[in-house]
Amino acid sequence: SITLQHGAHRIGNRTDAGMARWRSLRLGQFIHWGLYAIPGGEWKGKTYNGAAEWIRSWKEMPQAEYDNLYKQFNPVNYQPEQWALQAKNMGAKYMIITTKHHDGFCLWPSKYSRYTVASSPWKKDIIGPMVDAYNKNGIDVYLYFSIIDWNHPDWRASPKTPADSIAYGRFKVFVKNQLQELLTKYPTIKGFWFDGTWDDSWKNDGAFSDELEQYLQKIHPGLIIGSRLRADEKGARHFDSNGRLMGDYEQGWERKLPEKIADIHGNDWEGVMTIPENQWGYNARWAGHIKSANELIEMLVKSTSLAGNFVINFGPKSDGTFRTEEVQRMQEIGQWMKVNGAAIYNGGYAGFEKQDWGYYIRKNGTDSVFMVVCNVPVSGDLRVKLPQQTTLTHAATLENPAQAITPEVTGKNEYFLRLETKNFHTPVVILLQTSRNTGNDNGRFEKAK
Ligand SMILES: Cc1ccc([C@@H]2N[C@@H](C)[C@@H](O)[C@H]2O)cc1
Repeated sequence: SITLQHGAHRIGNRTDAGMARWRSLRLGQFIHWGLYAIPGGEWKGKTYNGAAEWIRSWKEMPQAEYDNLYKQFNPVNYQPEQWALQAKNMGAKYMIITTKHHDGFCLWPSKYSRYTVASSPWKKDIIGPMVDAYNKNGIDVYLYFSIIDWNHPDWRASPKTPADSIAYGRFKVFVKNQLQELLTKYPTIKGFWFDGTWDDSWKNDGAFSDELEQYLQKIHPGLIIGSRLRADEKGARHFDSNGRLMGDYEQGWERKLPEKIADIHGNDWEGVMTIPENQWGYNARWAGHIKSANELIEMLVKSTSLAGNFVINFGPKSDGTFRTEEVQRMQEIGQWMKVNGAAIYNGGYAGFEKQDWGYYIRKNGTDSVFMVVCNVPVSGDLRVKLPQQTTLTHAATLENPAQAITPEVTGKNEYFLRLETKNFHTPVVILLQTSRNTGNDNGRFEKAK
């Protein structure tokens, strides 16, 4: 390995209580809300085919017209308590809110910018009441912050001239000031979710991103910050030039998930997912494949089974309400989580051989392993192959009342479980009690016929 000043400063996952809490939460809610919700993917009768929150970059959108949308920002139906309650009912344990997206519009009254809610008809702080409402409902809050700021005169994607470098130097001070301001105004937040860090200006200044992260940790020890913030002095991002993760968890899983445990290289990680194929901000027209609650539940289960967190994104409308499809997803997911949340919260990698019927999730630190069945085989036989020296001592469904299951034992640490019902509408969860180093199941279950 090479010597790095601004590479990873820690090898391996964080072991403190704050990170253990993050790891136990598993299900998060992402909210993308800002001026882009006003056009909602359309402008003057034309449809923008990109992601709605990127409409400012569309050639059909005059940038000055977009930048003046703040004069229309007035979410009269914004009710943060209602937002927090519906997130709680969905079973989300943390929430990530866009304080400032790439367009530079601030949802809090920053004293370092005039391009904020304070200049809008709404006038009031959006972020504060939201943090309070979510915290009151037992939900941790993380602040999304875009380094890219298309509105700020000193932002540079790649400084070319000495004048550019001076301007960008001012911009870095502005970024540091805004982040310090956010930590001071909202001291209960648990971390930042950085984005917009792919441009040369940022990539080629690993020292600044390293110093910035340390500055933030000094103000608020224990902040949780993913791998998207930093670059090392060679311009490497997420993983430094020695392949070490920079940040507290791998933050590259955006609209995609790891397939197998080897893909996560033992790192904490988080996947963030849109319900449509690729829309983060509100888009009036949801085209393409819209994920069902069952698809989203399976992604959550898959993420948990691979020891990662899963965050589902919602894009509220400009008036502060949520579209019907998003309310429906939160309700359906919440109904499943009410019955099966025990398999998700504090869940992690089980270490069992994956089977086609679905996923194993181990309750962290225990011999309790959940089977989440997503695909019932036509045979109806759910195969369970346990590692050597591990035996199955009990099996029952998680529903209420629990349906005990007597597995068929083949004797080679292999069992077949059958469920009474075969018509499922959502994934079914079976709780397995296992024991290790016992060698045999002491005749608990009848031998295979
Ligand atoms: C190429 C690209 C740039 C930025 C993004 C932003 N990251 C997501 C979390 C959203 O904020 C999206 O606008 C997505 C794709």
